[in-house]
Amino acid sequence: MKHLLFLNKYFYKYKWWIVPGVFFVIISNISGVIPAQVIGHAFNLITENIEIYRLFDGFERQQVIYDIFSYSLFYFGTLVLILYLIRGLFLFFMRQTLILMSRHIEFDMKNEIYAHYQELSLGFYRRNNTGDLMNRATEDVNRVRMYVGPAIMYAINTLVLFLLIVSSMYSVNPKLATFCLLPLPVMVIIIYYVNTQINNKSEQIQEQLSRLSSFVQERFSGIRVIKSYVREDYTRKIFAGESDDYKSNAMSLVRVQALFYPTMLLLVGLSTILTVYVGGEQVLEGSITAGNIAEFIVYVNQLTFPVTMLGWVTTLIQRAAASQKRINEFLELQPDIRSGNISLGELSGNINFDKVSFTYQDTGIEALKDISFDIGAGQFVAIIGRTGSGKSTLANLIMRMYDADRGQISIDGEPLPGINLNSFRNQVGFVPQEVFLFSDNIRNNIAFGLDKVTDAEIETAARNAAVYHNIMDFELKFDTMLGERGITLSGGQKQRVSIARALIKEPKILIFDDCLSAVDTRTEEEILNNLGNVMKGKTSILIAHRISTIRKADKIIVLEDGKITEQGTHDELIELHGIYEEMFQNQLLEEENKSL
Ligand SMILES: Nc1ncnc2c1ncn2[C@@H]1O[C@H](COP(=O)(O)OP(=O)(O)OP(=O)(O)O)[C@@H](O)[C@H]1O
Repeated sequence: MKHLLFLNKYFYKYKWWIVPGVFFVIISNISGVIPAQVIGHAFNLITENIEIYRLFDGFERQQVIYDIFSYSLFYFGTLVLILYLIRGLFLFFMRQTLILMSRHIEFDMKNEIYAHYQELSLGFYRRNNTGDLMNRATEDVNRVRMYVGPAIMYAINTLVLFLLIVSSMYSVNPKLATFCLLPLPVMVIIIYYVNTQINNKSEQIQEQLSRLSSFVQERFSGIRVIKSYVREDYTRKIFAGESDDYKSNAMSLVRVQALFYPTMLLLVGLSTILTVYVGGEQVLEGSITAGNIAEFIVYVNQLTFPVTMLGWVTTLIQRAAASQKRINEFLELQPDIRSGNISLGELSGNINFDKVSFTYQDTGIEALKDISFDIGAGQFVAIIGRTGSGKSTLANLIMRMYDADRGQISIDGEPLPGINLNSFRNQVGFVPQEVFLFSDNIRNNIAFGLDKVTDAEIETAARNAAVYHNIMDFELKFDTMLGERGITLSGGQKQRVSIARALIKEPKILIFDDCLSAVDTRTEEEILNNLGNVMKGKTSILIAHRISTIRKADKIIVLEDGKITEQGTHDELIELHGIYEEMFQNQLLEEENKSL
């Protein structure tokens, strides 16, 4: 329950919603309790006046008594109506304050969680799956909202109503009040028990539902594979099996719910019978009037709903506490990567690795071992190596997606951890190996890294990335939508749009992480030529597999199993007769074989 203390800051922020809210609850309940007393009076009026009316049977005054009698009943009726209208009005205000407050808190929480998620580093996203992140920001927040809104509202409502009704009951007749309230504790226990059952079953159903939706989502994303392997029947059977489990659980929930309400009505009926029986005895003794019995019956009925709510409220609070615990787990996490304070201004583009080592925490794989190299401002440097040799890791360390475990990376002579992260990343153009394009149009995808961009700039970036003509072939040109709602680009086109996104920033350092792999050699040549112009005097780092891509580099770094084995120009490395030369010979052979 202590996890819910986190919400106190919000309650404090919205105190001016809570105070009037509680006031409205009190007023609405007072106007809900008084009608019971009015009904009691009206009942007494009927029983007493009927006697008098009969006494005047055959006299002219009987009509006058009838008129007074009907006028009084009309008066009581109008009073009850007005009181219920006031109750309705204040119930409206109550919801307008307390439930609205819960929506404000929900909004604030979602923003706080989203902003915090964005601050957390890449490692966090590797450790936790997206579904879990989304659940905590949506489903869990929703459960907490049910606590800050409905649960609190109904709890206050029940408490106020209970106090008002119980004090009214005891002020009329303590014995009758005690008998009337006798079934209540039983009712609370049953409600709590049944609610826990309902809650557990609902949780199971919810879990099954999310399993079912993930199943459907995954199968539809992979529909191509399913169709090509003719596995439609097989997947349909799995789906039917999962759906069947869901159906049986849902049905068992309906059974519990179906039993719940009749039981409640039985207990309310029991309370009413007790009221009439014990009340009747009291009337005979002369300690209460018949009107009081009517008043008590209204009270008992008024208490039923709030008491039923009590069980529900308890479940809501338990659920909210569990959800808030999950939310807090992430909110309490501190980002591994924190920005430094040094602002370098415009970068020159010198990069230095000094005995850098890096191990992935989750797998324990040492991806880089004691790496040292220098990249001078304005140099074109290539990194090559077998798959898994640590090339992407190296690029990620330059981008400061992770921090080195040992050694030091410096940019323009300043250790990277001390540098202001935003100003640094703003000057680096990074094209990751796994291209990611947003479900938006091509224009916005290219312009993503900048706040203001002109059409001319977008066009130039697209031309430099050699994707301009492809885009112009689409009917909607740069307005063509990508992603689920739009067209599907080919692998090579995606890579080039992603390159255009980096180039438009006019970066001082450009990093291409194997992002020309799906591009044919002629287009690759075109992009490299364009890069030569765009990146003149600026630092470019190109991670590649094909030696033809990097031959002209000022420096080539060869990585092998996380270590630098060779570095130098193409010619120097060929002279070494090492791994690089071996790779070069192999690739030449492949080319020759292809041309045969
Ligand atoms: N996020 C990660 N968590 C754990 N281990 C990782 C992670 N990313 C990479 N590795 C491991 O680190 C090593 C280096 O991977 P890296 O991606 O840097 O290689 P690479 O040279 O870029 O490979 P490729 O050419 O196939 O892209 C590999 O053994 C890989 O399994």
